[in-house]
Amino acid sequence: MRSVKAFAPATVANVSCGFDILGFAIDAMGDEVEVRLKDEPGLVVVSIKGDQGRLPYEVEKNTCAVAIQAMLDELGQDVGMEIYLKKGLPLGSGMGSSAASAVAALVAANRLLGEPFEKKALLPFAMAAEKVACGAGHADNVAPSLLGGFVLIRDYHPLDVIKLHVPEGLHCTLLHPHFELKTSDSRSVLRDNVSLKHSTIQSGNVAGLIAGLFQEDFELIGRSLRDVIAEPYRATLIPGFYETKEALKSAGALGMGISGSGPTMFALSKGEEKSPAIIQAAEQVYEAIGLGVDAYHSAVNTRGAYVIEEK
Ligand SMILES: Nc1ncnc2c1ncn2[C@@H]1O[C@H](COP(=O)(O)OP(=O)(O)O)[C@@H](O)[C@H]1O
Ligand SMILES: N[C@@H](CCOP(=O)(O)O)C(=O)O
Repeated sequence: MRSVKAFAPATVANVSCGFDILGFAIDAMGDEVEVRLKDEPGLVVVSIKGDQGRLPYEVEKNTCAVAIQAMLDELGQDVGMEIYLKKGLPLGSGMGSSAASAVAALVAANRLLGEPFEKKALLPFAMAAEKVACGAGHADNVAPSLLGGFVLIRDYHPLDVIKLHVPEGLHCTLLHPHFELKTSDSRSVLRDNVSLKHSTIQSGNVAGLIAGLFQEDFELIGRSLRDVIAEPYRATLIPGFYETKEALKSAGALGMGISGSGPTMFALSKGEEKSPAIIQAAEQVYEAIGLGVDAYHSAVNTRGAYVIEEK
């Protein structure tokens, strides 16, 4: 039986100012998916490890199967495949867990089929899986997980995805307080309308962040991590958010924000030297609140998803 195993990295979506349009991949962790061809048509999720028994096996619900099914539908083929998922990412954390599964599954299945799609062309299938996971087919986790680096979704209709420059030495620290926040729930607190004033502030910061990346201007990157659209509503769902923001700035972070829809927070720094102080500052805040916090730090992953093994 032929099989391919692929890895897809965790991601930080939004990057504060770029709600649904910006994201980057990190090296620290990700999901692994093995896909095996089988004789009979149809998809089956055979095993899921690392999820404490919480993820669905139904092919209409698991993002691995939803993504592969969307790809097979586009090809008009009814190929039989078995799916084996190893979760490396905590669920409902804001690190693109549902996206990493979908992307790893697609990269593996695409290779099994002889790569009928180039990498970027897999995106709509991964977005279909995100729609099932959280009700919105946003691409700011799946695009960086697939392609690596910093990615801009300039438009969704039609999809226009642009890889951005990643300055050497840009480092990310992730702080994950011990509770879950479903993306669907933290999308439901957002408002449908944005004022002209806020639209001006937000677009200035998106432009500033992108200019900062290309100019390798770390200070500009840091001061562009400002979000007046989602953060004010979502911060209320994350105890200690504003205290953490203050503490991380004092610890030397260039800037920080909510990773994806939270509760994980990300901080950017120049080099990894500041990471231990950033982690310590967050731990102090959460110790006072009485919540545990897991910390990870990583360079920006520029490779994206890849095949680990084929047999
Ligand atoms: N393979 C998968 N990995 C993670 N979540 C999945 C997967 N398949 C389906 N889901 C569903 O997606 C939802 C989690 O997605 P989401 O809230 O966006 O979390 P995250 O930010 O961690 O991706 C849950 O309802 C979960 O059951
Ligand atoms: N743009 C989305 C990103 C969700 O990221 P996740 O890692 O929390 O799934 C949003 O802000 O809702």
